[in-house]
This record gives sequence, C-alpha cells and structure tokens, in this order.
Amino acid sequence: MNILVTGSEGQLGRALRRASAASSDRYFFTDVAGDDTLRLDITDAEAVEGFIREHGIGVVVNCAAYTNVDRAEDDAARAELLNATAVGYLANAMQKSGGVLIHISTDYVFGGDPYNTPCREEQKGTPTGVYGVTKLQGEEAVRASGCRHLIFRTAWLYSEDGANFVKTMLRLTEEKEELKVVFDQAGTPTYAGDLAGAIFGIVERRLFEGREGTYHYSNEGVCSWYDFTKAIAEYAGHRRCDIQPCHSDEFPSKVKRPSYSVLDKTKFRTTFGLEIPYWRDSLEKCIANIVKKR
Ligand SMILES: NC(=O)C1=CN([C@@H]2O[C@H](COP(=O)(O)OP(=O)(O)OC[C@H]3O[C@@H](n4cnc5c(N)ncnc54)[C@H](OP(=O)(O)O)[C@@H]3O)[C@@H](O)[C@H]2O)C=CC1
Ligand SMILES: Cc1cn([C@H]2C[C@H](O)[C@@H](COP(=O)(O)OP(=O)(O)O[C@H]3O[C@@H](C)C(=O)[C@@H](O)[C@H]3O)O2)c(=O)[nH]c1=O
Repeated sequence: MNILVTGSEGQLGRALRRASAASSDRYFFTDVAGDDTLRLDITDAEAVEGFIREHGIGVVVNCAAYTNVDRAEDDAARAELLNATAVGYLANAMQKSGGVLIHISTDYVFGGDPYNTPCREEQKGTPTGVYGVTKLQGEEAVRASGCRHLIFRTAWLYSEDGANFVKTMLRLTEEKEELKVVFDQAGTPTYAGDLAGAIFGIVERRLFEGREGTYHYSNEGVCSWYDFTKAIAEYAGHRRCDIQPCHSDEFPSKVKRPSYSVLDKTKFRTTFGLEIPYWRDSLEKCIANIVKKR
C-alpha cells in the first residue's frame, strides 16, 4: 500500500520515518521544505488531490499543522488555513479516493470548562485559544467530509527533533540558576516515538479497518508542566537550577492554556489492545538519546 505522510519534517513526521523504516508499504514523506522530503503544501487543494490520485495513496497520515500556540493568536487566518481548511482538502481528496485519513489533533480542543476528570472522546470541545479552536474545526472538517478516518488526539508532544518543551527545559535548567514553571496546568507528556510507533502498528497491521473514529493517545500518567520540568532536569543530571512552581498568571502569555487536559485513553486501549508507556519511562529514554547525540 502507498502511504502519504504530510508535515514529515516535524516531530511526529520524523518519528514516523524512523518507525516505518523497515515497512513493506511504500511511504511518501512530504513537507513544505527539507532535504530528502518531497514537496507537498497541504494548503494547495489541487496539489493535494493530484498527489493522492497520481501516487495511488491508500492512507494519509496528516502530521502537518500550525503548532505555535502563542503566535496563532496574532496569525489566526494562517492557523485556520493550515489546521482546518487544508485538513478539509485532505479529507475531501480521501473521500473521493476511498482511502483512509489518519489525522492528528490535540488536548487543547479542551480546557474551557473547569473539570478534573480525564477527557473522553465524546466530550464537547471547549478550546481556549486560536490553536485549539482551529484544531477542533479541522476535526469537524474530517467528520463532515464523510471520508474513512481515524483522528488521534494527543498532548504535550516532544521528541529528539526540532523545538519542544523538553529541549527548551534542557537548555534552561543548564543555563539558569532559577526557573519558575506553572504547576496549575495538568496534562500528560507524550513521546512522539511512542505515538509514531502506535500509528505505524495500526497502519502496518491494517488495524484501521472497521475501527474508524476519534481516539485519545498520550503517554500514561498525569503531571503539571512543573513536574515535567523537574523530571527533565533529574534525567539530564541538571542539579544546579532551582526550579520553583508558579501560577499561570506569573507566566503571562497571550492565550489561556487548559488547567486540566488529561486524555482518557480507555477507548484506544480496548480497541487496539496496544500497550502505552508511562510518561517518565519514555522521557528518560528520549533524554538519553538527546544526550548521546551531543
Ligand atoms: N507539538 C505538540 O505539543 C502537539 C502536537 N499535536 C499535533 O500533532 C501533530 C504533529 O505535531 P508536531 O510534529 O509537533 O508538529 P511540528 O510543528 O513539529 O510539525 C509540523 C510540520 O508541518 C509543516 N508544515 C507547515 N505548513 C505546512 C503546509 N502548508 N503543508 C505541509 N506541511 C506544512 C511544518 O513546517 P514548518 O516547520 O516549516 O512550518 C512542520 O514541518 C499536529 O497535528 C499537532 O497539532 C498535538 C498535541 C501536542
Ligand atoms: C518556558 C516556560 C514555560 N512555562 C509554561 C508556559 C506554558 O503554560 C507551559 C507550556 O509551555 P509551551 O509554550 O512549551 O507549551 P504549549 O506550546 O502550550 O504546548 C502545547 O503545544 C500544542 C501544539 C499542543 O497541542 C499541546 O498539547 C501542548 O503541547 O509551560 C513556564 O511556566 N515556565 C517556563 O520557563
């Protein structure tokens, strides 16, 4: 089968490259830039439809997105184009071809309501900012198209590649003597390698057949960004930095982030029967890889 990965230069796209290296399926890795990467701009509806038709694509994994949460507040049109309108282009093209669209969404579709139990798939979306709003619109475009699809909502993604919270905190806890990190926003960090492994397994074993719908996938466990930072410093051996918990209003930003966006993964576990690693175990593995590369 021919498989198209969009946004393949990003964290999840790169992790999928590694996970699928030995597959007997044919993968096409695309993005708007990058060496060893085919060019495909998902905001170009004709190009998207042409690529899917010409290459006989059976599955699309959409890893392309506008992921800068703060910048999206001042760049709403671009965020909407990439996270919603272009997702509709992919979905309509797959509806025409009869293939399957695997689309990635986020825990930030939640957060506007005060709750403290893990979010279920069917729970109403209550996004608090442009990024979350446009990601929710993207999900709706997929469902409205009538294409065969799986939507995976994930959270707090990090990896060895690109810019992410783990890389930022590795640098800050090394450079700074003191750091304040919010403790009133809880969620679950997710190693992109684990999510890529899960998606690859589902594609490789055709587990998507008869299992369309929306699923939550993050690593196991719950923490705040403060706890996450403490664990990052611990695994990196950065003992000098004094990491203190703070409230969100002490770390001002353009957008209010969810205070509780833990994802309930029961549906994923029971449907696919795949193991999900604990967040601390995956974090330790990722930091060891980053340190090895230096
Ligand atoms: N990062 C996170 O913490 C989380 C991410 N997610 C979701 O997971 C998915 C993957 O995220 P992640 O890997 O971190 O994202 P990244 O931002 O790392 O990667 C996205 C990729 O898409 C590319 N891209 C931008 N515009 C286009 C376009 N017009 N056509 C094709 N590709 C384009 C980007 O290029 P460039 O860099 O040049 O813009 C980048 O290479 C996204 O759907 C995201 O919303 C969900 C929860 C958490
Ligand atoms: C750097 C830093 C951040 N923070 C806070 C700010 C924020 O509330 C929290 C996380 O910071 P970030 O800006 O890295 O996280 P953010 O970009 O909001 O991360 C989100 O990205 C999108 C793409 C998603 O889909 C989400 O699941 C989530 O991963 O940590 C501190 O408290 N102290 C610090 O020194």
